[in-house]
Amino acid sequence: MKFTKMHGCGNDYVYVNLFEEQIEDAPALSIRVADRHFGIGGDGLITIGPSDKADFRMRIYNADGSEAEMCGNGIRCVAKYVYDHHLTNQTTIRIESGAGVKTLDLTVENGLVSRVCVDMGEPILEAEKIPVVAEKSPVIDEPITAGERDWKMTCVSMGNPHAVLFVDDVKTFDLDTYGPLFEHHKRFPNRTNTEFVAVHSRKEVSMRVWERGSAETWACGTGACASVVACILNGLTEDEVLIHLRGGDLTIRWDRQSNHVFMTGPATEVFEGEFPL
Ligand SMILES: N[C@@H](CCC[C@H](N)C(=O)O)C(=O)O
Repeated sequence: MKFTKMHGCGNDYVYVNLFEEQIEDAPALSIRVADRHFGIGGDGLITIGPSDKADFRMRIYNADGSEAEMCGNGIRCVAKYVYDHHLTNQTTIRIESGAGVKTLDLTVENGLVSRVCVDMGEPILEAEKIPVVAEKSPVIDEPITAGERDWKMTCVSMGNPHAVLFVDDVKTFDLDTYGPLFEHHKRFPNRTNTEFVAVHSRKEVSMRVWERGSAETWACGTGACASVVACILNGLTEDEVLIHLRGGDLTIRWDRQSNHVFMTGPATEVFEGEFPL
């Protein structure tokens, strides 16, 4: 099977072009290819194929084989893949995901895509749609206990579930201890992605993420969007924020007129190869 290894801010996936390749069991394949010792190495698997609703369709599988609805860093890489590999010559494209059809604007430099702006759509704040078990909806600055510690969380779905917690310092934060406790907390029936965010100013924050199904990743696009929405809902930042992730920076803007969140950032191809099925 031919594959392409790509990343957005260090959030790396194995990409397979379903116009050329066939996959029988994508969840099992994701577990195999994601393995950083015995596989290709990555945070999971993303397939690129035809769509009857948009120009292309992507599907995202986490490192544990679970299928997610959406991947913000992944969708930018899919856009780069289809343009750079001549599956389209359009610089505005529409990609179907499990969270609906997204529109993407591509920046092309020297014939290759360097940056992508994605219209990520409207954030979902209703507790039961995220889903999160809560007494009040929306869930903004609501108490939760995890690891014998009391926290305040804000919950947002960008098509996939996110819990956002504010911390003083992301670098020293004990993500390996607390990340799994939130992912498997009984208040998240579909598990959750969890973002730990430090606010530096009204325009700049840092975030580390524990992803559902993939543990710590170096960036999460949907998580960055959810984090900025949470910052704004808590009155901590303006509507456009530069967010520093472990593997790079994203600019997130919540356009309050349309209620859509826009994510802008890089997409990078690392190498191509063949993997025995
Ligand atoms: N890294 C992604 C999100 C991937 C899916 C997530 N782990 C989930 O299960 O919802 C991103 O960039 O958004």
